Amino acid sequence: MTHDHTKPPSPRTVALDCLHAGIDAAQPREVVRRTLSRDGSMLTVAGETFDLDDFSRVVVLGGGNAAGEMAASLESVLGEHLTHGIVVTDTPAETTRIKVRPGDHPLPTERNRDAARDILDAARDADSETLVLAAISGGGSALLSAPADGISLDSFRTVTDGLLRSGADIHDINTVRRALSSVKDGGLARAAVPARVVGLIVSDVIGDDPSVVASGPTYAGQATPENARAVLHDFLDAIPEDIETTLDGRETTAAEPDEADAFERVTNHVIADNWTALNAAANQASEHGYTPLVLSSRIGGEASDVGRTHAAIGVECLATGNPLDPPAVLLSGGETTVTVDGDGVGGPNQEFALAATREIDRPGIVVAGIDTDGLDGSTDAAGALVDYETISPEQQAAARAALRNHDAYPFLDDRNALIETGETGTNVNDLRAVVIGQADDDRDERERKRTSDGRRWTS
Ligand SMILES: O=C(O)[C@H](O)CO
Repeated sequence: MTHDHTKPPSPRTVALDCLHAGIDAAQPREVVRRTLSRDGSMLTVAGETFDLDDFSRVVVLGGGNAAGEMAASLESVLGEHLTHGIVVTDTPAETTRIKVRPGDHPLPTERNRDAARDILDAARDADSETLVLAAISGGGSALLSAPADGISLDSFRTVTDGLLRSGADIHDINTVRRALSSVKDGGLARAAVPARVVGLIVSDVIGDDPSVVASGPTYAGQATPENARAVLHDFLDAIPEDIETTLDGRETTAAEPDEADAFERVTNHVIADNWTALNAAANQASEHGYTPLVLSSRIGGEASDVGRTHAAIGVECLATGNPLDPPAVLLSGGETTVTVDGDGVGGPNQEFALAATREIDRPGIVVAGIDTDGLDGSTDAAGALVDYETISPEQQAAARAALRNHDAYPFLDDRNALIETGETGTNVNDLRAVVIGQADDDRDERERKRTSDGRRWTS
């Protein structure tokens, strides 16, 4: 990125640079480089140290959007100590010893299921002298799909699709997925026992709960049929019979006492999360001469509400200098949802941006949001970037209709407002930037007065 340093870059440039900096910092190669190192046979993993000579085999298993790139990076760190591995991902990567199996996202497919079964078989093959490094990332719930005995892939897919469209958040969705799968809820680690298992987690969930990221393949015992049933009844009109029957027939899938002992040889490390992207974006903003403020990494809720709120805070900054004097960049992360009805095309970050246009009542503000995996909703766009120019006053009614019909993609595409990154090979949740350019000297006098008793207004 080269810029003319005589004047600060435009809000548009700053927004895009911040978002790209966030994605770059969360790239698995970067993350593995920062958190894993090897000196001879001594491997350090996020503070834990292993002598690889103590193990007869070192195996990499896992799944998720970032699992391919994680596998490639682990291969180069482990060198000749690596025995073999299998991961499943929708973002292929070049590897030599680890098989990277192609899979689909966000819905489970036959090839996902077949890869998950092979990964479970490889885990069962491990013994007490095996070190299993589990590469786990967002997207893993769909990619590592091994429905539990008695549940068909079709039913698992139907329920996943229904929940994804229902507005349920990822904690609720994965409460169901954990209870219906033999690889989730610690299933991968359980299969590898008595091996030493180290979960390396790139988190795309708010709060980084390891039982929620990819539904916790290496994190034991959070699933209960009661909780799963409650979510299904809350969000779906109909539940496939084989799923009802399987849940009814189960007491609980939580770890048995002897399993709890086995999990003593399992540790989990979150090696990247939403803050990885937020911090990099904030640094990028500072480098451009804009003051950064991270609002929160935990913002969820309906995407269009979040879009309007973010834009309103940006307008406040420009109008009154609160909570920050421009030039400034407000950043946030987390994961918004869309309660879909109809068959429009779009995604949460596109709805976030489109709804923001309703509040942007003046030039100088850019609002942008992306899913860091590069695929927002079920579209090929990462998200969208909007400003005052994106929608003319005459187009407001059409914009409202696009929002109402959850059809943001074509509307934003027609206005060149989509951000396209392609699949990024990582996933640390959503990243949003509200960029507020330098305030004009002729800022509205009435608004100055309105804030004249505020603590931040000094002119
Ligand atoms: O795969 C999943 O479950 C989601 O991406 C959250 O990690």
